[in-house]
Amino acid sequence: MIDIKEGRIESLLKNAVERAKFNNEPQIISITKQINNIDPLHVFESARKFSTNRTFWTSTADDYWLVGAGSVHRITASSDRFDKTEEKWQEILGKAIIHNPFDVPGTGLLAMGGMSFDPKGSKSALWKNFDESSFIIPEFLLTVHNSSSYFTVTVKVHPADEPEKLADSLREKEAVLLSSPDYFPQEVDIQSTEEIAPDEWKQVVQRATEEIRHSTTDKIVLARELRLKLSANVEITAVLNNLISSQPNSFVFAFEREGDCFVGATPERLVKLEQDRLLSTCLAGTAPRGETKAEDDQIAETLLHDEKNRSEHDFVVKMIRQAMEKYCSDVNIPDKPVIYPLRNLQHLYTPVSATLNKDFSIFDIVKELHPTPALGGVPRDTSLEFIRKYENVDRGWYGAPIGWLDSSRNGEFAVGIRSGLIRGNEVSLFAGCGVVKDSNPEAEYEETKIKFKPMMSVLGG
Ligand SMILES: C=C(O[C@H]1C=CC=C(C(=O)O)[C@@H]1O)C(=O)O
Ligand SMILES: [Mg+2]
Repeated sequence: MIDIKEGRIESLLKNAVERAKFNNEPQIISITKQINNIDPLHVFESARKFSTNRTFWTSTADDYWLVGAGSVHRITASSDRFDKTEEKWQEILGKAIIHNPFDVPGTGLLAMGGMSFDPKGSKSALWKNFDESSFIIPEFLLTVHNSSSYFTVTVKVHPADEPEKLADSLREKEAVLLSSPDYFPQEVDIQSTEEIAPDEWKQVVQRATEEIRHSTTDKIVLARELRLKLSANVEITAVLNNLISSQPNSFVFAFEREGDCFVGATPERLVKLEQDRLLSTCLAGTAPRGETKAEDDQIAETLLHDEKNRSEHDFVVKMIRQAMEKYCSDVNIPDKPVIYPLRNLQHLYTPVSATLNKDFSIFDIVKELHPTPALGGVPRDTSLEFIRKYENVDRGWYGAPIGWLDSSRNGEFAVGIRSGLIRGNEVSLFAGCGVVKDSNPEAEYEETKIKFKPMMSVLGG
């Protein structure tokens, strides 16, 4: 263990307590150190002993991992959620003591969380633990970047706290987290599967195509739900482990709220910010993978030139380009998409890079982009109206921005698709598809069926 100097934590905590006394209010302090490498999944599993609000985040194409456990502070908001969250985050940053000698994205004081797809959408009890917007500052944070591991402890100290006692209790929890769990969970079996109203859903797709032909709406993304019951409570760590090994080019994530967990492997980056360097992704238009290399190449070639899929994709590119031009300089977007291969399907993909202007934050971009036409439609307002009126799914956090941000203008948000909500032994999976004027309900139904596969297969289906 590469520890920080003996007594150093106590002295940092002591300073924080002094400041809490002086201001007569709680003081947030975060302390980061480098540690020996440890399996992030082990940390996530160990965190179960004291936290029902864990976060897991990795990009399977990069060596980048975040695990958050416990909650020092939760930033929630409903109306005006992007601006309010940004405002509250800035207020916290302005007052916090951050002891972080490392210039590594995702170390130090961090907020991780997400939001719902549409605060005005239909609500059921399903997502009751997931606020319209909810970001947690974790008590303990593991960051793995380029094969180095960092550990951040964040505490809210109060004027009456005793630094030595605090340090002891933090060390105890740290020991629990950083020791490997005695048992690594295994997947359980699916007992029953229930597709929610597939025939009605196809009728809604049909209705959407008619709406598109007869109005100024060009694209509407429609989602449906699949409910599973398992033989025992789902082991989140096992699900994550399977997603990591089976889903290349994806963000594997888990956002837990009071034990309920939103889990998935999404290929869709919304925005990545490293100081001013911004990346985004246009991902829409879908085909299955082939059985052989030749068949796969043939399907890819057809997808690249397929008019219906290209129109689904081009709506996304157009909208993201407009958004980037508003907030960024050096916007770079290729003219034509390429193929983005996943295990079960392939997408049309156009990468976006830009430089974010100094006056704007990652939340400005998230606010501008969400929902892109890959999840909402074109125009945004009329497509959302259609979804609210006809879709009949409580999307919750499905299809919405999920991610993290740190205190040094770094952060990343993905769109929460290829995902499901796990509540004990019950799972709700969600999948959607972009409906355009020449969509065929049966084909869209089949497309959503493939989109359920990544989650189905890791749940034992
Ligand atoms: C809405 C989903 O996918 C979107 C992202 C990529 C391709 C899509 C499509 O081709 O329809 C969708 O727009 C989903 O997976 O639930
Ligand atoms: Mg599609």
